[in-house]
Amino acid sequence: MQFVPLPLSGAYLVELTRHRDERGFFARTWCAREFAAHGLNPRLSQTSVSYNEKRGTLRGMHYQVAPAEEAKLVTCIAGSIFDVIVDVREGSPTYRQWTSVTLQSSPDVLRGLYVPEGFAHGFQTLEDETVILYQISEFFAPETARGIRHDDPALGIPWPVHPAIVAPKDFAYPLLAP
Ligand SMILES: Cc1cn([C@H]2C[C@H](O)[C@@H](COP(=O)(O)OP(=O)(O)O[C@H]3O[C@@H](C)C(=O)[C@@H](O)[C@H]3O)O2)c(=O)[nH]c1=O
Repeated sequence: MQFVPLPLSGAYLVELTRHRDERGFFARTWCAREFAAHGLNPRLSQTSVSYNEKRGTLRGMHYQVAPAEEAKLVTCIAGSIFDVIVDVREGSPTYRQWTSVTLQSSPDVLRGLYVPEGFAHGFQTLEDETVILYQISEFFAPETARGIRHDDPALGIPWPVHPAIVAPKDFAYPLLAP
């Protein structure tokens, strides 16, 4: 695994090492020891998957607050996504800043986005039949789940596919406080 720091402190692109042979490849998608050695949260409480039928599907922007703040590794295991995190830690020097990466599943590239605690996360699919794997430090806690609007004009995130397919509940979130 290679840990490539992103512009927002604590966030990483995790390049998964592919062991190739004539059958294809094998790659470790989580390693508590390597995470701890690089200062990432090594706790793994749950693994979840989301299947997205259509290109343009947009989920987010979601995060969890204390006492169930979560860190997670987001990996695209089929298709591809435009993946975004926003720093929602009030008082952080990068509060309200966002960054994006493209995640994809191909024989040549396999990488994950490490989303630290205190960051909202969302993505838009760039292809039909896109599958996302989450490896999450905390258990799901609906009472501490929060969200912000993916289309907050103050953030101005350039979602690439129009129109986006968005669940009504994701339109109900507030704008991020100034
Ligand atoms: C997130 C989550 C949902 N659920 C349930 C609740 C609900 O009935 C159903 C669908 O949940 P949601 O609509 O919240 O799913 P979704 O909108 O895909 O939520 C996900 O969005 C992306 C952007 C993330 O970063 C994830 O951490 C997660 O928040 O699954 C769980 O059982 N465990 C979980 O960890």
